[in-house]
Amino acid sequence: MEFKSLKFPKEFIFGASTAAYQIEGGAYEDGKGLSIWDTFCKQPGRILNGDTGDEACDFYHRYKDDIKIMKEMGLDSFRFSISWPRVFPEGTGKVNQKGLDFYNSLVDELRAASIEPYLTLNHWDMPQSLQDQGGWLNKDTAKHFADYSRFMCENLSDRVKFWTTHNEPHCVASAGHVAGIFAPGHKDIKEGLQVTHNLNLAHGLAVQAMRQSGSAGNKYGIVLAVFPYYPATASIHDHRAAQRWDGYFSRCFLDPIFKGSYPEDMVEYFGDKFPEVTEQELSVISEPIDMLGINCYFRRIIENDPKNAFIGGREFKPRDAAYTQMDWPIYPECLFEVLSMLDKDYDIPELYIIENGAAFHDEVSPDGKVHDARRTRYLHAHIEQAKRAVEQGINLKGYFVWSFLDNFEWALGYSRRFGIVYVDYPTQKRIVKDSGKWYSELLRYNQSLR
Ligand SMILES: OC[C@@H]1[C@@H](O)[C@H](O)[C@@H](O)c2nc(CNc3ccccc3)cn21
Repeated sequence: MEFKSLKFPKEFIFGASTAAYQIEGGAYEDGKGLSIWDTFCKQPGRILNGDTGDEACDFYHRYKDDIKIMKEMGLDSFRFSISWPRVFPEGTGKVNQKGLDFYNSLVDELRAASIEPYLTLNHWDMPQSLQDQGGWLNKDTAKHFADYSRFMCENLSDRVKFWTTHNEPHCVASAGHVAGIFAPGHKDIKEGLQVTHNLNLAHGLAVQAMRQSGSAGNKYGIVLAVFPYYPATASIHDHRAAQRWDGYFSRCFLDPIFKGSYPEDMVEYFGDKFPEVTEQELSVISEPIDMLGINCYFRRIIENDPKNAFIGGREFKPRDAAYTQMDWPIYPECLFEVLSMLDKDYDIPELYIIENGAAFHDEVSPDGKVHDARRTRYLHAHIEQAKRAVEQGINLKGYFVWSFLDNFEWALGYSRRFGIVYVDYPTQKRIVKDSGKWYSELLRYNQSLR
């Protein structure tokens, strides 16, 4: 496929993203402690088909072969997360040396393959033992997270330069503590808002801790899901609903981190459910960061819905749009619009698209290949929007596709495939999909211009 319209600056990096609980497996192996997702998956009815991350893609054992695929594909960078309980089985205290050995080896193998590691410290799999002490509702957990982050930085930052604290903290707070569809499965608005604040605090404490101990030149940041929010109609009620969704899901993280204060409209809207916040805590949360990772897959069209007790709205699904298997509307301009908003409204040194991709029903054809043309079209259209942002002078430094491998899709188990590499779970065989081959050609084209 012609790539001239997808020519990027030579320092622009292309990667692929994953997360520990979704790919590693080895959930009970080599001294790893329980995570809240290990526990959650065992609760009947929580996960479609009763799926768990017990084995997942068996990346814990197969990472060397997977890195060979990454190298053949030409990835510049690989984003992964650390399973906190694999290194600290109790969340604090005694280190599981085999857990640390795994991540040291993973990083060594990536660097040997000239692939830049891009690390996330919390992609939702909190140690169960800390959950037993209140989890993110307990502010002590923020301190434990900072200690864990410092430790990982001390051990890996000679080879890992990109460090992000949380992946999508809003998901932990809202899906995990308000909607109850993610671990730990709580349903309490006030709790969800307190967790929102405590996650922001944990982020700031971790950045401060890593900055004290990490190598010079490290870049610290966070990964947030940021979408364009549209009102379903011109009605003021839908406009206000869309503003509330943007207010909570985006600005209750962006504003304290980059502006040192929570959005006033959100503090007002949530009233006495909003947590107590001190100036000292806001000072910690707004510890300057070097980069912001963005997860953006689609735009969210919101209509007013007073029955939604949390945020007073619901997603509207226009009939004239095309949808992925997640029932997410396909709207490639979402990347350009989000990047433009961030560039206009915030002072962010560097931006990375850390997750963008699509789930479609994939199957292995009789020729043994996976002809996922829809995913290739999705990636092409969205990467074009990333290019558009770069051409506008927005400081976008990289694009990572979600995901490198088909993997465990949280409450939907293995029913959704996002990978550019197909995983046949019964055999753990990998098949590079047509979209993976296309992505590789794109990377090779850009590398040839460097
Ligand atoms: O669902 C695909 C991925 C998921 O596997 C990753 O672990 C997670 O980081 C992730 N975030 C999004 C986008 N976030 C989102 C938030 C609210 C509603 C819908 C999507 C998609 N994904």
